[in-house]
Amino acid sequence: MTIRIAVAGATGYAGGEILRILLGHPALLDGRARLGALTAWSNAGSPLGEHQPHLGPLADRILTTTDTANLAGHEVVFLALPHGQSGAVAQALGPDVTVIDCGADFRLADAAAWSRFYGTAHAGTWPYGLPELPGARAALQGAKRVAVPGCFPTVATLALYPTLAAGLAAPEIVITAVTGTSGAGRSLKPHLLGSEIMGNASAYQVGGIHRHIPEIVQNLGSATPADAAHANVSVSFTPVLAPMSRGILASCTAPAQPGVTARDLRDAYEKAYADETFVTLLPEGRWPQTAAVLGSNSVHLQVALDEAAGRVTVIGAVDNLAKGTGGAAVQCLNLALGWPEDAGLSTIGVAP
Ligand SMILES: NC(=O)C1=CN([C@@H]2O[C@H](COP(=O)(O)OP(=O)(O)OC[C@H]3O[C@@H](n4cnc5c(N)ncnc54)[C@H](OP(=O)(O)O)[C@@H]3O)[C@@H](O)[C@H]2O)C=CC1
Ligand SMILES: CC(=O)N[C@@H](CCC(=O)OP(=O)(O)O)C(=O)O
Repeated sequence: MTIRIAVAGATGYAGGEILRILLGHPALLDGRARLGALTAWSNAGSPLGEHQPHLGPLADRILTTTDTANLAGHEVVFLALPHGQSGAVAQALGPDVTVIDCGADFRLADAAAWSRFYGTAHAGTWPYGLPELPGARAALQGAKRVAVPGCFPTVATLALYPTLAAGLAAPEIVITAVTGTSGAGRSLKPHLLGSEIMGNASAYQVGGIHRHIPEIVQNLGSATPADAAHANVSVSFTPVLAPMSRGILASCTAPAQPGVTARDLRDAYEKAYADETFVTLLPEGRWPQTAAVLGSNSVHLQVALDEAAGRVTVIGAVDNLAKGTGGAAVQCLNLALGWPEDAGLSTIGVAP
Protein backbone atom coordinates (compact mmCIF):
# COMPACT_ATOMS: atom_id res chain seq x y z
CA MET A 1 0.00 0.00 0.00
CA THR A 2 1.26 3.47 -0.86
CA ILE A 3 1.24 5.78 2.14
CA ARG A 4 -0.43 9.10 1.32
CA ILE A 5 1.03 12.11 3.11
CA ALA A 6 -0.75 15.46 3.45
CA VAL A 7 0.95 18.68 4.55
CA ALA A 8 -1.32 21.32 6.10
CA GLY A 9 0.29 24.75 6.10
CA ALA A 10 2.30 24.03 2.97
CA THR A 11 2.82 27.74 2.21
CA GLY A 12 4.55 28.38 5.55
CA TYR A 13 8.20 28.07 6.47
CA ALA A 14 7.72 24.87 8.46
CA GLY A 15 5.48 23.27 5.83
CA GLY A 16 7.96 24.22 3.11
CA GLU A 17 10.85 22.62 5.00
CA ILE A 18 8.90 19.40 5.55
CA LEU A 19 8.22 19.25 1.81
CA ARG A 20 11.85 20.01 0.93
CA ILE A 21 12.98 17.08 3.07
CA LEU A 22 10.23 14.74 1.86
CA LEU A 23 11.19 15.37 -1.78
CA GLY A 24 14.51 13.64 -1.04
CA HIS A 25 13.11 10.94 1.27
CA PRO A 26 13.78 7.37 0.09
CA ALA A 27 10.17 6.26 0.73
CA LEU A 28 8.86 8.98 -1.58
CA LEU A 29 11.57 8.40 -4.16
CA ASP A 30 10.83 4.66 -4.43
CA GLY A 31 7.02 5.03 -4.29
CA ARG A 32 6.29 3.54 -0.84
CA ALA A 33 4.80 6.94 -0.02
CA ARG A 34 3.50 9.88 -2.03
CA LEU A 35 2.41 13.43 -1.39
CA GLY A 36 -1.36 13.95 -1.31
CA ALA A 37 -3.09 17.16 -0.29
CA LEU A 38 -1.02 20.29 0.20
CA THR A 39 -3.22 22.76 2.04
CA ALA A 40 -3.12 26.43 2.98
CA TRP A 41 -5.39 29.15 4.30
CA SER A 42 -5.39 32.62 2.69
CA ASN A 43 -3.43 31.25 -0.27
CA ALA A 44 -5.64 28.24 -1.01
CA GLY A 45 -6.38 27.96 -4.72
CA SER A 46 -2.96 29.17 -5.88
CA PRO A 47 -0.04 27.02 -7.06
CA LEU A 48 2.57 26.07 -4.46
CA GLY A 49 5.32 27.44 -6.72
CA GLU A 50 4.07 30.98 -6.06
CA HIS A 51 4.98 30.58 -2.39
CA GLN A 52 7.75 27.99 -2.32
CA PRO A 53 9.81 28.59 -5.47
CA HIS A 54 12.57 26.28 -4.20
CA LEU A 55 10.29 23.22 -4.33
CA GLY A 56 10.50 22.84 -8.12
CA PRO A 57 8.85 19.43 -8.59
CA LEU A 58 5.78 20.64 -6.69
CA ALA A 59 5.52 24.06 -8.34
CA ASP A 60 2.27 23.31 -10.19
CA ARG A 61 0.45 21.68 -7.30
CA ILE A 62 -2.67 23.67 -6.43
CA LEU A 63 -3.15 24.38 -2.73
CA THR A 64 -6.46 23.39 -1.22
CA THR A 65 -8.02 24.73 1.98
CA THR A 66 -7.00 23.22 5.32
CA ASP A 67 -10.19 21.41 6.27
CA THR A 68 -11.35 17.95 7.24
CA ALA A 69 -12.54 17.01 3.76
CA ASN A 70 -9.22 17.81 2.09
CA LEU A 71 -7.14 16.09 4.79
CA ALA A 72 -9.28 12.91 4.77
CA GLY A 73 -7.95 9.80 3.04
CA HIS A 74 -4.31 10.19 4.10
CA GLU A 75 -2.33 7.84 6.32
CA VAL A 76 -0.05 10.69 7.46
CA VAL A 77 -0.90 14.35 8.06
CA PHE A 78 1.71 16.97 8.97
CA LEU A 79 0.26 20.05 10.65
CA ALA A 80 2.32 23.23 10.23
CA LEU A 81 -0.34 25.72 11.32
CA PRO A 82 -0.41 28.72 13.65
CA HIS A 83 -0.72 27.92 17.37
CA GLY A 84 -4.22 26.97 18.42
CA GLN A 85 -5.30 25.62 15.03
CA SER A 86 -4.10 22.02 15.37
CA GLY A 87 -6.53 20.72 17.98
CA ALA A 88 -9.74 20.94 15.96
CA VAL A 89 -8.06 19.64 12.79
CA ALA A 90 -6.48 16.69 14.60
CA GLN A 91 -9.71 15.76 16.32
CA ALA A 92 -11.42 15.34 12.95
CA LEU A 93 -8.71 12.93 11.76
CA GLY A 94 -9.23 9.28 12.67
CA PRO A 95 -7.16 7.58 15.39
CA ASP A 96 -5.41 5.48 12.72
CA VAL A 97 -3.99 8.54 10.98
CA THR A 98 -0.43 9.46 11.95
CA VAL A 99 -0.61 13.17 12.84
CA ILE A 100 2.62 15.10 13.33
CA ASP A 101 2.04 18.58 14.70
CA CYS A 102 4.71 21.26 14.38
CA GLY A 103 2.74 23.68 16.53
CA ALA A 104 2.89 24.03 20.29
CA ASP A 105 -0.67 22.85 21.01
CA PHE A 106 0.16 19.37 22.32
CA ARG A 107 3.67 19.86 23.72
CA LEU A 108 2.93 20.71 27.34
CA ALA A 109 1.63 18.36 30.01
CA ASP A 110 0.86 21.20 32.40
CA ALA A 111 -2.51 22.71 31.40
CA ALA A 112 -2.06 25.68 33.75
CA ALA A 113 1.31 26.52 32.20
CA TRP A 114 -0.28 26.30 28.74
CA SER A 115 -3.03 28.75 29.67
CA ARG A 116 -0.58 31.10 31.34
CA PHE A 117 1.71 31.37 28.30
CA TYR A 118 -0.71 30.83 25.40
CA GLY A 119 -3.91 32.27 26.87
CA THR A 120 -6.24 29.60 25.50
CA ALA A 121 -7.67 26.27 26.69
CA HIS A 122 -5.18 23.38 26.73
CA ALA A 123 -5.78 21.00 23.79
CA GLY A 124 -4.00 17.97 25.34
CA THR A 125 -0.63 16.27 25.47
CA TRP A 126 0.94 14.05 22.80
CA PRO A 127 4.23 12.10 22.74
CA TYR A 128 7.01 14.67 22.57
CA GLY A 129 9.06 14.53 19.38
CA LEU A 130 12.59 14.80 20.74
CA PRO A 131 13.84 11.19 20.37
CA GLU A 132 17.19 12.05 21.96
CA LEU A 133 15.49 12.65 25.33
CA PRO A 134 15.74 9.51 27.50
CA GLY A 135 12.55 7.45 27.11
CA ALA A 136 11.14 9.56 24.29
CA ARG A 137 12.19 7.36 21.37
CA ALA A 138 10.20 4.36 22.57
CA ALA A 139 7.05 6.48 22.87
CA LEU A 140 7.49 7.74 19.31
CA GLN A 141 7.87 4.31 17.72
CA GLY A 142 4.48 3.55 16.18
CA ALA A 143 2.93 6.72 17.63
CA LYS A 144 -0.22 8.04 15.93
CA ARG A 145 0.14 11.53 17.39
CA VAL A 146 3.40 13.47 17.81
CA ALA A 147 4.06 16.98 19.15
CA VAL A 148 7.20 18.33 17.47
CA PRO A 149 9.23 20.45 19.94
CA GLY A 150 9.78 24.18 19.66
CA CYS A 151 13.03 25.32 18.11
CA PHE A 152 14.55 26.95 21.21
CA PRO A 153 13.53 24.04 23.50
CA THR A 154 15.20 21.59 21.09
CA VAL A 155 18.62 23.18 21.35
CA ALA A 156 18.34 24.23 25.01
CA THR A 157 17.22 20.78 26.12
CA LEU A 158 19.89 18.91 24.20
CA ALA A 159 22.47 21.40 25.48
CA LEU A 160 21.71 21.08 29.19
CA TYR A 161 20.11 17.67 29.73
CA PRO A 162 23.37 15.67 30.14
CA THR A 163 24.77 18.13 32.69
CA LEU A 164 21.60 18.10 34.79
CA ALA A 165 20.98 14.36 34.49
CA ALA A 166 24.53 13.69 35.71
CA GLY A 167 24.03 16.09 38.64
CA LEU A 168 26.91 18.29 37.51
CA ALA A 169 25.03 21.60 37.80
CA ALA A 170 22.13 23.06 39.71
CA PRO A 171 18.95 23.61 37.65
CA GLU A 172 19.17 27.40 37.86
CA ILE A 173 19.41 27.95 34.16
CA VAL A 174 20.23 31.04 32.13
CA ILE A 175 19.84 30.88 28.34
CA THR A 176 20.51 33.59 25.78
CA ALA A 177 19.80 32.53 22.22
CA VAL A 178 20.42 34.37 18.97
CA THR A 179 17.86 33.48 16.34
CA GLY A 180 17.20 34.11 12.67
CA THR A 181 13.97 35.67 11.47
CA SER A 182 12.34 32.57 9.94
CA GLY A 183 11.48 31.41 13.47
CA ALA A 184 8.68 33.95 13.44
CA GLY A 185 6.99 32.41 10.38
CA ARG A 186 6.38 34.19 7.12
CA SER A 187 3.36 36.33 7.93
CA LEU A 188 4.12 40.04 7.83
CA LYS A 189 5.32 41.50 11.12
CA PRO A 190 6.37 45.16 11.47
CA HIS A 191 9.45 44.41 13.58
CA LEU A 192 10.65 41.99 10.91
CA LEU A 193 10.80 44.54 8.10
CA GLY A 194 14.13 44.26 6.30
CA SER A 195 15.06 47.81 7.23
CA GLU A 196 14.56 47.04 10.93
CA ILE A 197 16.45 43.77 10.81
CA MET A 198 19.50 44.44 8.68
CA GLY A 199 22.53 45.59 10.67
CA ASN A 200 20.62 45.16 13.91
CA ALA A 201 20.31 42.75 16.83
CA SER A 202 17.44 43.08 19.28
CA ALA A 203 16.20 41.19 22.32
CA TYR A 204 12.49 40.35 22.56
CA GLN A 205 10.06 38.62 24.96
CA VAL A 206 12.44 39.48 27.82
CA GLY A 207 11.71 38.84 31.50
CA GLY A 208 10.28 35.34 31.74
CA ILE A 209 7.45 35.73 29.23
CA HIS A 210 8.59 33.73 26.19
CA ARG A 211 6.27 30.78 25.37
CA HIS A 212 9.12 28.33 25.22
CA ILE A 213 10.00 28.70 28.91
CA PRO A 214 7.46 26.15 30.22
CA GLU A 215 8.55 23.70 27.52
CA ILE A 216 12.22 24.01 28.51
CA VAL A 217 11.25 23.67 32.20
CA GLN A 218 9.23 20.54 31.38
CA ASN A 219 12.10 18.93 29.48
CA LEU A 220 14.88 19.81 31.90
CA GLY A 221 12.66 19.05 34.89
CA SER A 222 12.64 15.45 33.71
CA ALA A 223 16.46 15.46 33.95
CA THR A 224 16.30 16.09 37.68
CA PRO A 225 14.52 13.08 39.22
CA ALA A 226 13.98 14.62 42.64
CA ASP A 227 11.96 17.29 40.94
CA ALA A 228 9.03 15.55 39.31
CA ALA A 229 6.92 18.70 39.50
CA HIS A 230 9.76 20.84 38.04
CA ALA A 231 9.40 22.92 41.17
CA ASN A 232 13.04 23.85 41.53
CA VAL A 233 13.96 24.20 37.87
CA SER A 234 14.24 27.85 36.99
CA VAL A 235 14.84 29.05 33.44
CA SER A 236 15.77 32.61 32.55
CA PHE A 237 15.50 32.81 28.76
CA THR A 238 16.29 35.76 26.51
CA PRO A 239 15.93 35.43 22.73
CA VAL A 240 17.81 37.83 20.47
CA LEU A 241 16.79 38.45 16.87
CA ALA A 242 19.70 38.68 14.43
CA PRO A 243 19.93 39.46 10.70
CA MET A 244 20.00 35.93 9.34
CA SER A 245 17.16 33.88 7.89
CA ARG A 246 17.80 30.54 9.60
CA GLY A 247 19.61 29.29 12.67
CA ILE A 248 19.79 29.52 16.44
CA LEU A 249 22.94 29.85 18.52
CA ALA A 250 22.17 29.32 22.19
CA SER A 251 24.40 29.97 25.19
CA CYS A 252 23.07 27.88 28.07
CA THR A 253 24.57 28.12 31.55
CA ALA A 254 23.95 26.72 35.03
CA PRO A 255 25.87 26.83 38.34
CA ALA A 256 28.45 24.02 38.51
CA GLN A 257 28.25 21.71 41.49
CA PRO A 258 31.35 21.89 43.75
CA GLY A 259 34.25 19.73 42.54
CA VAL A 260 32.97 19.25 38.99
CA THR A 261 35.75 19.15 36.40
CA ALA A 262 35.82 19.89 32.68
CA ARG A 263 36.50 16.17 32.14
CA ASP A 264 33.33 15.23 34.05
CA LEU A 265 31.35 17.48 31.76
CA ARG A 266 32.81 16.13 28.53
CA ASP A 267 32.31 12.57 29.73
CA ALA A 268 28.62 13.27 30.39
CA TYR A 269 28.06 14.55 26.83
CA GLU A 270 30.13 11.85 25.17
CA LYS A 271 28.13 9.22 27.03
CA ALA A 272 24.72 10.83 26.47
CA TYR A 273 25.12 11.29 22.73
CA ALA A 274 27.47 8.47 21.72
CA ASP A 275 24.73 6.74 19.73
CA GLU A 276 22.83 9.82 18.54
CA THR A 277 23.18 10.53 14.83
CA PHE A 278 21.91 14.08 15.04
CA VAL A 279 23.72 15.42 18.11
CA THR A 280 27.43 16.16 17.82
CA LEU A 281 29.71 17.17 20.66
CA LEU A 282 32.41 19.08 18.79
CA PRO A 283 36.08 18.34 19.42
CA GLU A 284 37.62 20.43 22.19
CA GLY A 285 38.42 23.97 21.13
CA ARG A 286 35.79 24.14 18.36
CA TRP A 287 32.62 26.13 18.85
CA PRO A 288 29.18 25.63 17.34
CA GLN A 289 28.10 28.06 14.66
CA THR A 290 24.80 28.31 12.83
CA ALA A 291 26.28 28.05 9.33
CA ALA A 292 27.64 24.59 10.11
CA VAL A 293 24.17 23.14 10.74
CA LEU A 294 22.25 25.05 8.07
CA GLY A 295 19.89 22.76 6.18
CA SER A 296 20.99 19.74 8.24
CA ASN A 297 19.20 17.84 10.98
CA SER A 298 22.19 18.22 13.29
CA VAL A 299 22.63 19.96 16.59
CA HIS A 300 26.22 20.93 17.38
CA LEU A 301 27.26 21.29 21.02
CA GLN A 302 30.32 22.36 22.96
CA VAL A 303 30.66 22.41 26.73
CA ALA A 304 32.99 24.41 28.97
CA LEU A 305 33.55 24.85 32.69
CA ASP A 306 33.89 28.50 33.67
CA GLU A 307 35.86 27.95 36.85
CA ALA A 308 36.05 31.61 37.89
CA ALA A 309 32.29 32.08 37.65
CA GLY A 310 31.51 28.56 38.85
CA ARG A 311 29.23 27.89 35.90
CA VAL A 312 28.79 25.27 33.22
CA THR A 313 28.42 26.84 29.77
CA VAL A 314 27.06 24.88 26.83
CA ILE A 315 26.83 26.39 23.37
CA GLY A 316 24.37 24.81 20.94
CA ALA A 317 23.59 25.48 17.29
CA VAL A 318 20.55 24.29 15.35
CA ASP A 319 18.75 25.15 12.12
CA ASN A 320 15.34 26.20 13.48
CA LEU A 321 13.57 25.00 10.35
CA ALA A 322 15.43 21.66 10.13
CA LYS A 323 16.11 19.87 13.44
CA GLY A 324 14.20 22.79 15.00
CA THR A 325 10.96 21.85 13.11
CA GLY A 326 10.75 20.20 9.67
CA GLY A 327 13.65 17.78 10.14
CA ALA A 328 12.43 16.79 13.58
CA ALA A 329 8.97 16.25 12.09
CA VAL A 330 10.37 13.86 9.48
CA GLN A 331 12.56 12.12 12.10
CA CYS A 332 9.37 11.53 14.09
CA LEU A 333 7.55 10.29 10.97
CA ASN A 334 10.35 7.76 10.46
CA LEU A 335 9.99 6.50 14.03
CA ALA A 336 6.20 6.46 13.85
CA LEU A 337 6.18 4.38 10.65
CA GLY A 338 9.10 2.11 11.57
CA TRP A 339 11.41 3.50 8.87
CA PRO A 340 15.13 4.10 9.59
CA GLU A 341 15.18 7.10 11.89
CA ASP A 342 17.57 9.04 9.66
CA ALA A 343 15.80 8.35 6.36
CA GLY A 344 15.79 11.49 4.21
CA LEU A 345 17.70 13.47 6.84
CA SER A 346 21.19 14.86 6.38
CA THR A 347 23.83 15.66 8.97
CA ILE A 348 25.71 17.76 6.43
CA GLY A 349 25.31 21.53 6.55
CA VAL A 350 25.49 24.20 3.84
CA ALA A 351 28.43 26.58 4.10
CA PRO A 352 29.47 29.33 3.81
N1 LIG B 1 9.34 28.78 11.85
C1 LIG B 1 9.97 28.04 12.75
O1 LIG B 1 11.19 28.10 12.91
C2 LIG B 1 9.20 27.07 13.59
C3 LIG B 1 7.82 26.94 13.50
N2 LIG B 1 7.16 26.05 14.31
C4 LIG B 1 5.71 25.95 14.27
O2 LIG B 1 5.20 25.53 13.03
C5 LIG B 1 3.94 26.11 12.80
C6 LIG B 1 3.99 26.85 11.48
O3 LIG B 1 4.97 27.87 11.58
P1 LIG B 1 5.55 28.64 10.32
O4 LIG B 1 5.62 27.75 9.15
O5 LIG B 1 6.78 29.32 10.79
O6 LIG B 1 4.37 29.73 10.08
P2 LIG B 1 4.03 30.51 8.75
O7 LIG B 1 3.37 31.78 9.17
O8 LIG B 1 5.22 30.61 7.87
O9 LIG B 1 2.93 29.58 8.03
C7 LIG B 1 1.66 29.41 8.57
C8 LIG B 1 0.85 28.44 7.71
O10 LIG B 1 -0.44 28.27 8.29
C9 LIG B 1 -1.45 28.73 7.39
N3 LIG B 1 -2.49 29.45 8.17
C10 LIG B 1 -2.50 30.75 8.53
N4 LIG B 1 -3.61 31.02 9.27
C11 LIG B 1 -4.30 29.86 9.36
C12 LIG B 1 -5.51 29.48 10.01
N5 LIG B 1 -6.23 30.35 10.70
N6 LIG B 1 -5.93 28.19 9.91
C13 LIG B 1 -5.21 27.29 9.22
N7 LIG B 1 -4.03 27.60 8.59
C14 LIG B 1 -3.59 28.85 8.67
C15 LIG B 1 -0.77 29.62 6.38
O11 LIG B 1 -1.48 29.54 5.14
P3 LIG B 1 -1.58 30.78 4.11
O12 LIG B 1 -0.19 31.09 3.66
O13 LIG B 1 -2.42 30.26 3.00
O14 LIG B 1 -2.25 31.91 4.85
C16 LIG B 1 0.62 28.93 6.29
O15 LIG B 1 0.57 27.82 5.43
C17 LIG B 1 3.66 27.07 13.97
O16 LIG B 1 2.83 26.43 14.92
C18 LIG B 1 5.03 27.30 14.52
O17 LIG B 1 4.99 27.62 15.86
C19 LIG B 1 7.84 25.26 15.18
C20 LIG B 1 9.19 25.37 15.34
C21 LIG B 1 9.98 26.32 14.57
C1 LIG C 1 12.24 34.90 15.70
C2 LIG C 1 11.01 34.38 16.39
O1 LIG C 1 10.04 35.09 16.57
N1 LIG C 1 11.05 33.10 16.76
C3 LIG C 1 9.93 32.46 17.37
C4 LIG C 1 10.26 31.02 17.47
C5 LIG C 1 9.10 30.26 17.93
C6 LIG C 1 8.84 29.00 17.16
O2 LIG C 1 8.97 28.95 15.99
O3 LIG C 1 8.47 27.97 17.85
P1 LIG C 1 6.94 27.60 18.14
O4 LIG C 1 6.67 26.43 17.32
O5 LIG C 1 6.80 27.30 19.57
O6 LIG C 1 6.15 28.81 17.74
C7 LIG C 1 9.63 33.04 18.75
O7 LIG C 1 10.54 33.44 19.46
O8 LIG C 1 8.45 33.02 19.14
